[in-house]
Amino acid sequence: MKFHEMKLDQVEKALETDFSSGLSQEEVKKRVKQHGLNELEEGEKQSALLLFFSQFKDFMVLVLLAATLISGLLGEYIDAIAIIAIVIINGCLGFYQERRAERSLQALKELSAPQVSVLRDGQWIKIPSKEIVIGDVIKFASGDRIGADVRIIESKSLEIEESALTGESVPVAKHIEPLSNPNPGIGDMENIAFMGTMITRGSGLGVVMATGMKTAMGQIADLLQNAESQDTPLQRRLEQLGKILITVALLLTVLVVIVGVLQGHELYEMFLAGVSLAVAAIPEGLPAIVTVALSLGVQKMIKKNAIVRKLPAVETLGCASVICSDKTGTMTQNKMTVTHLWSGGNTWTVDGVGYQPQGNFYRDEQNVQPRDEKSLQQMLIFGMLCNHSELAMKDDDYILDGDPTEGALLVSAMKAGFDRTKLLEDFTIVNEFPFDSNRKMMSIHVKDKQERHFIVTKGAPDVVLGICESILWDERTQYLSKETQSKVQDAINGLASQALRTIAIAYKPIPAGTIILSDHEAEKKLTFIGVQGMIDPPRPEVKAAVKECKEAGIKTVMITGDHVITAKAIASQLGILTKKSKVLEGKTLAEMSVEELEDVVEDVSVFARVSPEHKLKIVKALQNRGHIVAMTGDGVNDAPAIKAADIGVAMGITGTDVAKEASALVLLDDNFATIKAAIKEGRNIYENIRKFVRYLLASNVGEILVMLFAMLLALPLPLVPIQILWVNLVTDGLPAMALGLDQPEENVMKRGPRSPNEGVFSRGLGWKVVSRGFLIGLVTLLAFMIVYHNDSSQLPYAQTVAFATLVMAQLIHVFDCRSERSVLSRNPFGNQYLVWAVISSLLLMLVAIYYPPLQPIFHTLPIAAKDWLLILGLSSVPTFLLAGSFLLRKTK
Ligand SMILES: Nc1ncnc2c1ncn2[C@@H]1O[C@H](COP(=O)(O)OP(=O)(O)OP(=O)(O)O)[C@@H](O)[C@H]1O
Ligand SMILES: [Ca+2]
Repeated sequence: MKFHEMKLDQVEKALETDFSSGLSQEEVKKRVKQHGLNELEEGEKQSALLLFFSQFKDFMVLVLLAATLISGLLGEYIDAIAIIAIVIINGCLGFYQERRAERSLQALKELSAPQVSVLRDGQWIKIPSKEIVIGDVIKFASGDRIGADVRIIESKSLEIEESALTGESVPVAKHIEPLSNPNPGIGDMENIAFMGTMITRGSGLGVVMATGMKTAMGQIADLLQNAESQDTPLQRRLEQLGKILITVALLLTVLVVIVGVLQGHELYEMFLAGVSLAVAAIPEGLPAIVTVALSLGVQKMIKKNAIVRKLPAVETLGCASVICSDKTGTMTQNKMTVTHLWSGGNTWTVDGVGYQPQGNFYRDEQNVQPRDEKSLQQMLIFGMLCNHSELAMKDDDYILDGDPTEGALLVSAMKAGFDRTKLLEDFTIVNEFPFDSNRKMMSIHVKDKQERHFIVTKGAPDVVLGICESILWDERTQYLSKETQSKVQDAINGLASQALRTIAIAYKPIPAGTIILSDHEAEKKLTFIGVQGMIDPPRPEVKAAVKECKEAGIKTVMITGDHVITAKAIASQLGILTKKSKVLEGKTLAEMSVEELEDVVEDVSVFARVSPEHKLKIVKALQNRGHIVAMTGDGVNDAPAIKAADIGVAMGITGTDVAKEASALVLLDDNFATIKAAIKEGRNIYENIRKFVRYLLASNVGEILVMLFAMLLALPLPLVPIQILWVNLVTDGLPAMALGLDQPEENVMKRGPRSPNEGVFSRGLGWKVVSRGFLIGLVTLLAFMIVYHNDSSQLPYAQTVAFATLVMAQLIHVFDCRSERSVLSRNPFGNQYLVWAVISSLLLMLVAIYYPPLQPIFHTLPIAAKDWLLILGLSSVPTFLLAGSFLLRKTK
């Protein structure tokens, strides 16, 4: 017999598990050994060896190796060996960096891998989905993606969308009864939930019957999606730029070689110089360094609780001009405490701290016994029954497991001395219609000991009021007149204007034996009992974050399912709602077209009582106005908006798998301030990439120009090929990487977002590259000429001086690259990575000059002290000349 044909007790036996306590840890260990981890085999990963060799497959490196071979054949063994050594050192550096980048991206994937609630040793715990074993009892709810193939053992309005397996996108209702058909198709297995399928509604429990490659998903290996390309726009732009630069560099190199030969240099000498120069001039490694910088940035973001799921988002973050954020839990703490209760014209207050279930009730500031107040008592009991949250003790502190809104209702009832376990002796829950953000309510069907049946509904008061036809007033059920309705409405608004979140309780008796199948049928013609109002304090850091965003040209928009007045009150406290901005209600939003919304959207900073579906409209309207939109969400219905946003943001704690899958960024702490931190980091990463692009390109321009000028002036080669290679492949690299790790300038969050269409060379970068590069070339040539002019018999000495000047000029210039403004505007030693990188590069240069065994290889001679003055003087010119001009401009 197969699992879908078995009754539940048979399934339990067959899988050797226990539905009430799950598997034990020892048993789990055994089963992992037996069946392996719950993983689908992925395609081949690139091996380390392959990655290592790929460092050498660059076209220019191959040319270089060919050139080496030629020089080797011509008997220039030392050159040949040295060049190969340099190429290998360069390859190792590249290998190390890329491998690190790859590892961190891999780790990232694991961090955002789905977690599953599983019952082990009688406790519900969260584990990564790959640790599930056969026989595990797992819990799932709307928005989860199922982690293995399971036989369903409990279903509350459970519906699952199985398009990943069947292609059918209409959700299938699932139940626990055995099927009679021994061989149903996948789409007909109504008591099985398959790996990779998604819960669209309800919740349930299941027992794992297959894992990993044994699951239905594992058997259709084709379905495993290939990872989409993760190149960022900047990476693509740099790749294009690289192609242009290659052409330009090659042309210039050919020019240098031709002029050199015409001026009487030997062809062989010019050939090797030309190849070295080409290697030097072409920023082939740039895209790789960019990847490394992006992955380092991603790691920094993780430390700030933001996980980037799509690499291009790192860049887009820097362009964000609007953040649309949920209120509850993102801007507020999601630690709710009931403080006010209202029923039939009476208002009670409760005191107490957090989730501690102790507190007193007051009416008109008089202490009262809640058990003497009938309607209050009713509201508390029903609030406790319509509730899934659990309160537990941990280290003398109460912690809540479940929805905080329900937690508040649980605690308010406990303060009145009610106990759920005891209540459940008197009441039996027959059926449940779970909460969803569209209906904004949930209901249960209960019966008491006398076999009286009720529907109890709790939800947003304005919505619940709309489906009530009577109300409990003065302990009697009365017709809900227009007049009474407006009294209730006033009471609700009164609570909401104190920034309280409100939940209404209503009920209706139903005849015993009625079976109510749909929420629609249950949630009508109810009797309104009352409202509980709870505080949900804003997160302390949000106000400052909103302000910082404003200064950075980023608008914050609150989108909430909560009541308009509550939303308004909190938005004003946080500085989101100002005198100029407006509030738009979900009802109005629903009737507007995207075009109509576009006309007003710039002025709206709070959307209240909205359904998740409306979020998409908001994203579209903002995008049509030219905004780059970050949009948060957590539920299944949020996924389309998250996907459509330029930066989709999902909640790490409360977010569903579906929302996370759609997102580009996951907030580990569900905190609005984390979005701000990520944007800041995103801006910084982009600026840092600009910094080293600027540094490397200016260096290259300098190198080409010094050779070109020398050839045009009929001078000997100012740099020996091996020196050019040493500069480019070794001493340049470390400072460039360190720039990638630079701290943000103080003004990153004081200026507007950058345009996403901005080119690599915008904002003066092109000019900076050319001007600094030109000057670096010029001073290197000058140093060479001055020394060569003094004693033209000592060509290698003049070349050594030129080599030192070039390196020094670059190592000074690297500090200039830290700022958009001037080298003088920042503390040059602020970036300690850079300080160490510059020191190492300096040592690498000194070793090449002063270490006797290396001197013949690098064609160097020890430089005399007096010439260092010349070198230092000249090499600081490119940076300080222009810094000086900047100062002049500023003082004018
Ligand atoms: N567990 C629940 N049971 C019954 N009603 C609920 C529950 N949770 C929320 N509500 C009601 O439904 C309304 C909408 O909830 P929803 O989850 O869509 O948004 P929210 O939590 O208020 O705010 P946000 O959209 O900022 O997260 C709430 O304002 C509340 O009145
Ligand atoms: Ca170079």
